[in-house]
Amino acid sequence: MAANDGLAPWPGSNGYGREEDGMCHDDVSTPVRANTVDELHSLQRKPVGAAAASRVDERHRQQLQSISASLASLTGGTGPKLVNGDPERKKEMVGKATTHHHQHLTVPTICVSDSDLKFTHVLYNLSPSELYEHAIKHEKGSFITSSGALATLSGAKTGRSPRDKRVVKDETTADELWWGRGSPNIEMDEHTFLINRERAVDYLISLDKVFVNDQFLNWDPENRIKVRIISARAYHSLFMHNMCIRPTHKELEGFGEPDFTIYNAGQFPCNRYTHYMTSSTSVDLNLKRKEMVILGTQYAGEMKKGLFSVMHYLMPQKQILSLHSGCNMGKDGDVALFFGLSGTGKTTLSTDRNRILIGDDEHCWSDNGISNIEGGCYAKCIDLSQEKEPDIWDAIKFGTVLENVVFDEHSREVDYTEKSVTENTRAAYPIEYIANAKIPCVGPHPKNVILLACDAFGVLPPVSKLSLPQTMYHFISGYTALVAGTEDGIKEPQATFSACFGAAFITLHPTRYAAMLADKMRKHGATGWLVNTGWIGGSYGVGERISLKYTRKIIDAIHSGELLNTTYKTTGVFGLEIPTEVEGVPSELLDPINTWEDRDSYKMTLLKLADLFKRNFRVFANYKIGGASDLADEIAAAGPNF
Ligand SMILES: Nc1ncnc2c1ncn2[C@@H]1O[C@H](COP(=O)(O)OP(=O)(O)OP(=O)(O)O)[C@@H](O)[C@H]1O
Ligand SMILES: O=C([O-])CC(=O)C(=O)O
Ligand SMILES: [Ca+2]
Ligand SMILES: [Mn+2]
Repeated sequence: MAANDGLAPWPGSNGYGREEDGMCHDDVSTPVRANTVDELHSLQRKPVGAAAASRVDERHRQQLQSISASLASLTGGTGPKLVNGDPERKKEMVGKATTHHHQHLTVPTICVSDSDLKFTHVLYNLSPSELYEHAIKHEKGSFITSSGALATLSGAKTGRSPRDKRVVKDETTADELWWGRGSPNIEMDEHTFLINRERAVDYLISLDKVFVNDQFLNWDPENRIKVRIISARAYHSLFMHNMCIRPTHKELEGFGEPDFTIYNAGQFPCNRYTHYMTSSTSVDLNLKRKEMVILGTQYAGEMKKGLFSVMHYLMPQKQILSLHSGCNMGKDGDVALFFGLSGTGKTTLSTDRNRILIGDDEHCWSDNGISNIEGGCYAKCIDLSQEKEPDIWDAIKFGTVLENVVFDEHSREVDYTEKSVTENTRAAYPIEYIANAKIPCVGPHPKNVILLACDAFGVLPPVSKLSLPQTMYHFISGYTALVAGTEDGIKEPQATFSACFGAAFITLHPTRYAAMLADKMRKHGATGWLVNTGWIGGSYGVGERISLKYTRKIIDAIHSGELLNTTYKTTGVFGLEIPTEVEGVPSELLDPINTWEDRDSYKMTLLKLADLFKRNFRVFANYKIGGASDLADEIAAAGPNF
């Protein structure tokens, strides 16, 4: 066969491999320096030098010791035998000189049970690439989508389980925490906590391998905490890798002992014969032991929000306010907070092309300003579109965890409109995946405090300017209304009131947070706003959700200061100040009464909602907000009047 036979060279070949003699040679490059396939494979991974290796060995030994202590049985006293590294790579390593990847930790113990005899492999702070491989190899339902994200399933639970979340009531927490009606803190005793802890620990060390993440929370260096997450799934490890702050190599070397530890045994149920248990799920917080145990739910949001509860306890002790809010900053340094219950727009509206993102969900407000608690964002994906939410769309790439989405089996193209697994589809990505994120995620004191409500009754105005007492009233109320159920047919909106826009996560009485917010807003001259991202032109079923385009225009006008200097009128019942004009928004939309065809029905619905507000606020009416009783009276008077 001649070289100039007119045929194109084979793909990947330059044609030079073909020689005049008509013989076909594989190639002409130098052969690989390996005699066996195993040797060839070992060339792929960069070896650690001998000096570095002994340093690494020593560090690994210390880490294993610390992790073994974390996983210690409280009845047995000593921790499990641990090995660093992937159990599957152990075989490859045998016979190799560099065995430091498999540093052992043998706890000196007299073996009394079979579990004392075995080793558990520890996969410590793995990279996203490594976690992808573990997930794809070992976790059913893990796939790489066409944009590179890791699609995964969270199992039977696709949202949090607030009714199964318990907090240990002991000498300190009994007086300090908010207990009783309306409180998210369902009590359990220390003994029951320890039973569940033992169950989780026994489950985890019975496995061949566990994942351990050592990371930080809070970008304010003076007030950050060290967290350790021990879990059984690569999905959970990658989720927390994305959501917590990722330590640098140097920070990890000096990490030491964690301030708080999560034992996530989510695949394993709790024992329903255990006192207090009402289902097979239990999420247990022990503030004294600084530990959280998860049994019977694999929904990763439990870990993120569990740690948020911890911050809601720790930060107020230092006069720092913890907030369920998004936060962004303009080019001139003007900071805005976005409060709101789930699905009202914190993530969507804080992620803004024209502004710098500080964080989408959890923040601290200290005397130094604002700091994000997390290192990542957790965006809702239902009906996500590239056109409407380009920055979130672009963040869904390699490294991002995509929970419970549906995709094309072949192309792996995600269909974001699909709700067949759940409506609560989510993407968790590191905050750097948003192009204009502020790193470190801190900013000055806020200028605007935006309260978001998705009002499916359609009676709250798209935007109102609030007085300080009104801001406090609406902050304590924490209102939103969603539509229950996804079946066809008209459904009644369901009003939800959740104190501080996050009653599921606060640990102290709501008025404690409200008092701090009032102080800080007054001190720093922040303006409060109420923005309805829900229905206009009628309630759910008649009207429609206000377009994101208009909401963004409203938010732009708040940021720019345009809305501070415009004309206002006051609405009846709620007494809200509403602007008569906002650039880019049809003026008739600004007063809901204009958009309802049936005015009587509008008035009836308005009164119905006002009544729900009133009834919800009764519980708080007798509380003095931060000692300032004048403010307490003003706040109580800032609600609806009818
Ligand atoms: N006018 C609007 N304003 C804001 N969001 C809108 C609007 N219309 C539709 N949406 C949709 O509503 C959802 C808002 O969800 P988002 O993720 O921002 O909630 P969140 O407040 O961050 O909740 P969570 O605390 O659960 O994360 C998004 O899916 C967004 O596309
Ligand atoms: O915590 C979650 O699962 C999602 C979330 O952000 C919220 O509900 O506020
Ligand atoms: Ca969010
Ligand atoms: Mn949230």
